[in-house]
Amino acid sequence: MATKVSIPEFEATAIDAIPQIANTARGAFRTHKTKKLQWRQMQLRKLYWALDDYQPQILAALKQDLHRSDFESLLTEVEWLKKDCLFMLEHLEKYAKDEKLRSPDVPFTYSFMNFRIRKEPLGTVLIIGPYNFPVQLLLAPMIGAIAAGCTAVLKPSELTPACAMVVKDLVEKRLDNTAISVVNGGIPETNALMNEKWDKIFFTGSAAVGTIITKKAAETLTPVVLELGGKNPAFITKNANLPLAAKRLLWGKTLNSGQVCMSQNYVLIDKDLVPTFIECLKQAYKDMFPNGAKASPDLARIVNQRHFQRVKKMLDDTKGKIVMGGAVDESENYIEPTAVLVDSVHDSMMEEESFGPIFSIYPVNSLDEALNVANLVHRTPLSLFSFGSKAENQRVLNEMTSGGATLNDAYFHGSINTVPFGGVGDSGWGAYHGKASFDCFTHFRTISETPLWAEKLIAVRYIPYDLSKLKLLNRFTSKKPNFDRNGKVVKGFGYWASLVCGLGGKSAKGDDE
Ligand SMILES: NC(=O)C1=CN([C@@H]2O[C@H](COP(=O)(O)OP(=O)(O)OC[C@H]3O[C@@H](n4cnc5c(N)ncnc54)[C@H](O)[C@@H]3O)[C@@H](O)[C@H]2O)C=CC1
Ligand SMILES: CC1=C(/C=C/C(C)=C/C=C/C(C)=C/C=C/C=C(C)/C=C/C=C(C)/C=C/C=C(\C)C(=O)O)C(C)(C)CCC1
Repeated sequence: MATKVSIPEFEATAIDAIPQIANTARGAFRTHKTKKLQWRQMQLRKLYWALDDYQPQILAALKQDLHRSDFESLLTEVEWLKKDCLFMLEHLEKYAKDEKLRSPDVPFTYSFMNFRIRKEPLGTVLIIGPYNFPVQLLLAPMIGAIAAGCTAVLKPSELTPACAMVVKDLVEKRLDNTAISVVNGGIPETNALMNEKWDKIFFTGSAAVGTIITKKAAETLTPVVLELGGKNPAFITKNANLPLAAKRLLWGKTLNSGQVCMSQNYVLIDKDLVPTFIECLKQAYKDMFPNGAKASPDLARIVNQRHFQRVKKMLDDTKGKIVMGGAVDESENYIEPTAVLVDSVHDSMMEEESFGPIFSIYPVNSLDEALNVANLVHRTPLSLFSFGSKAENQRVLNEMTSGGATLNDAYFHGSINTVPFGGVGDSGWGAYHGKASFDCFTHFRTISETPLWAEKLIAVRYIPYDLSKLKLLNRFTSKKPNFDRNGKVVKGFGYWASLVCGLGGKSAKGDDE
């Protein structure tokens, strides 16, 4: 792990080179080579070994950019992506195969038309990444794009410059550069990329920039996947295991120093539990950081001064009481894992997205109140967490939506890479991971094939029309409802007899029949 590596200084891609980069990727798609399963498999295999070989550079870059521990970098980036490659390679043939459409999707009477779904790559896609998991959140969508047979241009975050340079080197040296390339830079380079025509844009980042990207994409009707943030609530009721809830939620705010878009922003807790919960949090903190968080070699730092100041401002502006942590050190962008007890939804700790190691605790009188507050703060967060009885957890799921949810833990729904992950409403559009990554870059093209011999059978459609023939056709192709005009399900002998005889149930018959 301690291999010495040298990472080149960050260098932005020349703006005037960007149209040609996009053009090359579009040209590669037009050769149709990326549609071949063999090309996709080869790229994924090469990526797997590239990740293995570049592990020292990736770990060093993450240390340089985010002060990340090797443990976290391996768990959430290198090993994560290698698993992604293997999972996709294992299932790719199955995903890419034409899907035959049968009854009930295609009525039996049309079965001779060989309805099927062909999985077509969308084309040339742009993938824009954020800074918090700078390798994973760029290459995981790329794995989906390659698997689907697309060509792609990647734009890493300029806030993690070492990672951006390592990813560029890896892609350029190990993958097919006519089809996959990396543009480095910030706003001007992203704007130049946005001036090109893409078949899909996959954006991970803030809602503000997501809005800019979506507006620009709308000009050319380019579909966009948005993986955005959210103000994610955690619910704790009297039926929760408090020590476990505290420990697991603290984990959610220590991984990558809480720079995790799906981690909790605030905890809604039964007011009687507050003192014990705070004690449990303090105990969990002591267990994780016996010498204090700052001395821990495992805690990442905030990515830069700007984000340090943003998180610090939330603490400076709060009217609440710091009940755990609270220390900051600007010289190393350090913010201690911090919990703040608040009493207003208008507190800075409730209104801003933390995206750091800090969160608030908001006491409530009941689960009713907790659900009201959560729906008021953010109706469609990226995730939510519920620590209660089975019935209470179910109620939280029923009465509040979110991109994903974890019961009795912090973001476990997003901690395995094979199940769909994405937001809802203003926390994101679209999903990826596992099969969803393949689907995300695939056009599901329905194809039917009318046999020449069937001409007589289907001649009913031609002018001049004949209503009696339509009635006959309907008898073969239309189903009768199993419900009456009051919405009541009609079962029993009368219903089945009506179906068999093709006359329709008495109570379900239409007026005009
Ligand atoms: N849902 C998800 O999977 C994730 C969401 N996020 C969200 O991302 C945010 C933090 O990430 P950041 O890197 O700060 O996001 P950001 O939105 O500032 O930047 C994301 C990307 O957009 C580019 N960009 C920035 N400003 C731009 C502009 N004006 N025009 C065009 N491009 C621009 C950046 O170069 C970067 O590549 C948080 O809000 C977090 O919740 C972060 C990680 C995962
Ligand atoms: C191995 C055996 C067993 C099972 C052991 C188990 C189940 C171990 C569990 C380990 C845990 C808790 C691992 C935690 C992993 C966390 C991960 C990978 C977190 C990832 C976070 C990411 C990628 C964050 C992304 C952030 C994003 C997208 C964002 O900002 O939005 C048995 C069953 C015990 C049997 C023996 C063997």
